[in-house]
Amino acid sequence: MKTLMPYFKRYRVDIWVATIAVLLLVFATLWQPRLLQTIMEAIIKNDQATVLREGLLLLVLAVLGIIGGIVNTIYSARVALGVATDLRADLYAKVQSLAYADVEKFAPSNLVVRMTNDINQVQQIVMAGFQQITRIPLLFVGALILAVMTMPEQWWIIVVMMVVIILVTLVAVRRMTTYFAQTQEDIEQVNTLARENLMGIRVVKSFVQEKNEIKKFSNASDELTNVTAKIGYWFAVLMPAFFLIANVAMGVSVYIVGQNITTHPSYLAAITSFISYLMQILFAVINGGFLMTFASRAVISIGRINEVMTTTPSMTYADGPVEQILGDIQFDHVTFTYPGDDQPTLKDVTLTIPAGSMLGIVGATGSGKTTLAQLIARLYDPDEGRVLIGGVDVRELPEKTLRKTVAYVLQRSTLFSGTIAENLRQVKPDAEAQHMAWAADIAQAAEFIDQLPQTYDAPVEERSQNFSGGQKQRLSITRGVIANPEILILDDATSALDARSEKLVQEALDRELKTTTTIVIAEKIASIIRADQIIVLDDGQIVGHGTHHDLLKTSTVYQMIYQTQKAREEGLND
Ligand SMILES: Nc1ncnc2c1ncn2[C@@H]1O[C@H](COP(=O)(O)OP(=O)(O)OP(=O)(O)O)[C@@H](O)[C@H]1O
Repeated sequence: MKTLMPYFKRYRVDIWVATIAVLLLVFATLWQPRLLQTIMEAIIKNDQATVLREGLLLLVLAVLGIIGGIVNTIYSARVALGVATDLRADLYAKVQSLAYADVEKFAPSNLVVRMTNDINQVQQIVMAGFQQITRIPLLFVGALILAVMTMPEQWWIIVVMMVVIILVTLVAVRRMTTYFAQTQEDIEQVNTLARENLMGIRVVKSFVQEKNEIKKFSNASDELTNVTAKIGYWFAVLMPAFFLIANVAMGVSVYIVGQNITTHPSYLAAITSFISYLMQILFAVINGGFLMTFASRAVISIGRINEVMTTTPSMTYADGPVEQILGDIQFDHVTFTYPGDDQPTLKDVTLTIPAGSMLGIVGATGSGKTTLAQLIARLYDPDEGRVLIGGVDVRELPEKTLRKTVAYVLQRSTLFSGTIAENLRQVKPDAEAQHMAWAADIAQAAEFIDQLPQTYDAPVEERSQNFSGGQKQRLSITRGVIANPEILILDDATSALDARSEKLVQEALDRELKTTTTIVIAEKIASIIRADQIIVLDDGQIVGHGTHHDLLKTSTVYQMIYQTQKAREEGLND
């Protein structure tokens, strides 16, 4: 609740209107049986004038009640929608402020459920809350007092009915709370499976894995259905149970009145009013039960939202203006272990990369090449040692300075849905046509962008599926170079390019980004052969260092990689 309080403040006026409307509704609801009783007494006494007067009043009250109900629903919905929208925006902003490692720890699909399903739960409870939170206790207490006032000798029927109903409700709520928690977990599981399957649909299809995937998905989906069905069963049993209890209570009171009707004829009018109040008490309890189950579900959701909101980003940035810094990089005895791993992925790496030079990184899969690059972009911080850019520890650089200085192009490039121009403007907001053309020329992307009917305004669909692997990589390189960064990291970023295009990209980079420090991670030695220095990584350590020619003499690992690739190429040429 503490989490939601600040959000309610913004909707003070709407909350007041909703509350006043509910008071009107409660007043009208409680007064109607009283009026009905007066009318019935007047009918018995054949007092037409009273029947007419009180009948009109009853009509007015009914209309007021309806107006109160409608206004309350509209304003409760306004508060609920507003709170949910604001909370979603803040949660999204919070997720953006988290470090890469924090997002990985939560898992992206889990965060998606929190931003959608959990926020919906909050919206529902806020809506139900403003409709019911004042209505239930007022109706309950009001109807109870008026029922006792109407037939004081039958107070015990109400007490017995209440005790039984409350006991049944408590048992149901306890069971359902466990099922609600389970539902959230199952929704997450279904989401994760659906996301993985759809993102990897090509792999699924090419390995004819549809049946396995369907089985995995239906298992998770069945689990969710089972839990949801259990909640449904409880609701299905609860309603008839409540009505059975109320009907028994009414039956008993009618029986007692029937026994005494000859001595107390006024009981005939009173019993209708009494039964109405009994029903109002019952509805107050039923709604209270619903509100409690909703609330127990929402409490779990609020807890999950709060968990994200109160996460302190594991990485903070120094304050300060955006600065122009040099692109020289230093690794000073850097050791790094992934969160949760017990073995370091990088071990005591020391390396100097002068500004404007090119570094090539080779090594077996899993040797730590990407990890090393990620430390330059400060996606993670080292456990020991320092990474310096322009002589400054990256931990002391303002985020904007770092992002402006380092451009990181990945093998599996992520382009955002929108247009090509919008993707490029994410990196350089003031990018004009000539800047885009310049960058696209370097990345050898201009040739296909110019063929598109809308050129740079061509749409990029979700997951950029309207472009081929090679086109996606070229667009990513375009985005990487457009702001002319001091440091450019190409992490296997040309793997989908043919040899000719890759060579043209390399030549353009040398020609156009002369002062940029370029770090190229590549499987193929041909991609880094011209680098000023090359490092060979093995199990997180630098096991070879020098130019291509140095390494051919000094590094057995490098020689092996080179010979294998050469033999493969010769084999292909034969
Ligand atoms: N987010 C992560 N959490 C835990 N371990 C990770 C994570 N990312 C990578 N690793 C592990 O760290 C090691 C190095 O991974 P890294 O991606 O740096 O290797 P790489 O040399 O770039 O491999 P490749 O050539 O296959 O891309 C691997 O053993 C990998 O399993």
